[in-house]
Amino acid sequence: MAIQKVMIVGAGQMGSGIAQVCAQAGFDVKLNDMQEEFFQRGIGVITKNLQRDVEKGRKSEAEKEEILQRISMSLDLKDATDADLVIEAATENMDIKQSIFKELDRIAPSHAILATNTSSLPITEIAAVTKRPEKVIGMHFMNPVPVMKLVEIIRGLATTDEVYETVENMTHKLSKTPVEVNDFPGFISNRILLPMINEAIYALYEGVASKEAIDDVMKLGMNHPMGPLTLADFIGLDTCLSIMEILHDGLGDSKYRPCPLLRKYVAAGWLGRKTGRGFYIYEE
Ligand SMILES: CC(=O)CC(=O)SCCNC(=O)CCNC(=O)[C@H](O)C(C)(C)COP(=O)(O)OP(=O)(O)OC[C@H]1O[C@@H](n2cnc3c(N)ncnc32)[C@H](O)[C@@H]1OP(=O)(O)O
Ligand SMILES: NC(=O)C1=CN([C@@H]2O[C@H](COP(=O)(O)OP(=O)(O)OC[C@H]3O[C@@H](n4cnc5c(N)ncnc54)[C@H](OP(=O)(O)O)[C@@H]3O)[C@@H](O)[C@H]2O)C=CC1
Repeated sequence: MAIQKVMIVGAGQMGSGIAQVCAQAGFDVKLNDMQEEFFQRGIGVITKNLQRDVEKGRKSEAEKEEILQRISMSLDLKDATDADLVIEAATENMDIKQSIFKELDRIAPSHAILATNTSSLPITEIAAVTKRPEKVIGMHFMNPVPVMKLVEIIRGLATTDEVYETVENMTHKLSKTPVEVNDFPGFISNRILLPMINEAIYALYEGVASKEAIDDVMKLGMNHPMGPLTLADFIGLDTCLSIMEILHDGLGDSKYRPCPLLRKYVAAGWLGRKTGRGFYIYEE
């Protein structure tokens, strides 16, 4: 199936990055969020990224404008009536995602593929609220989307080979590398990454070392580009907590219990970079 029109639901850090790479690859993109200010925030980040490319001589001013022209605003899921592919990147919460998928299933044309960028929620459970579970799939991009090469592609129980292959081809067109993974909580990426981050938070909680020392050990000792606490702030502490809860509930092993300090930070609204404060303080 040829994909031309793509709709992205959620204009946060992931949705805006996905919209950018789709528009760069020549697709028509509708970027949906609930209010205009969220769309404007997303398009602002995309514009800043493209401007950096222009300044570094990687794109011309005309190319930047062409890419921006391909992205239009949507404030209503009804705009999915002509989509070939919808990629949902709204908040990591099953109720929110299921209600979006129910609505999209009613609105999107019958040939449309409904993909989710969920970090950890079961694809099969999201697919189950639609009448087209064979066309529902996980398309898990990494943050920051314009930079990171991987897209984890997750089949739900009913996903067909044809849908898998269409999404795999699309991923290549976005200049990304697809890796196929089965539908288990956290898939591969977050089943391995998040327990490491959670353990780093426990080390801080237990006073084993300062946050800077924990990050330095992993950066200088293991060559990680960011220390785990910096990375947690970058991902978003709300998202980190949701993923740990899904691993804990879904796999039923106490080794996945979220650190109480992570819960406390999220309860305080210290969600990391996106709110200006997490383990570290950020000034824009
Ligand atoms: C939670 C989930 O479900 C899954 C996930 O996504 S987990 C998170 C996965 N991501 C990671 O682990 C990221 C780890 N961090 C890194 O790889 C690096 O720190 C980084 C790529 C983010 C930044 O790299 P850096 O070398 O420290 O900084 P910097 O030199 O400023 O940036 C490198 C390049 O990335 C670009 N870049 C950095 N941040 C960017 C952003 N937020 N958006 C777009 N581009 C960005 C820069 O423009 C720069 O590009 P050029 O070299 O082509 O000019
Ligand atoms: N952060 C990361 O590193 C990664 C995250 N992901 C996944 O991507 C998804 C998005 O995460 P991220 O971009 O970080 O989160 P953000 O909080 O940055 O963005 C989520 C966006 O979705 C919007 N939203 C919420 N509900 C709806 C709705 N019903 N319809 C349309 N938009 C809605 C939010 O609006 P509002 O602000 O009003 O709530 C917000 O703008 C999550 O599933 C997450 O697990 C995947 C890979 C990496």
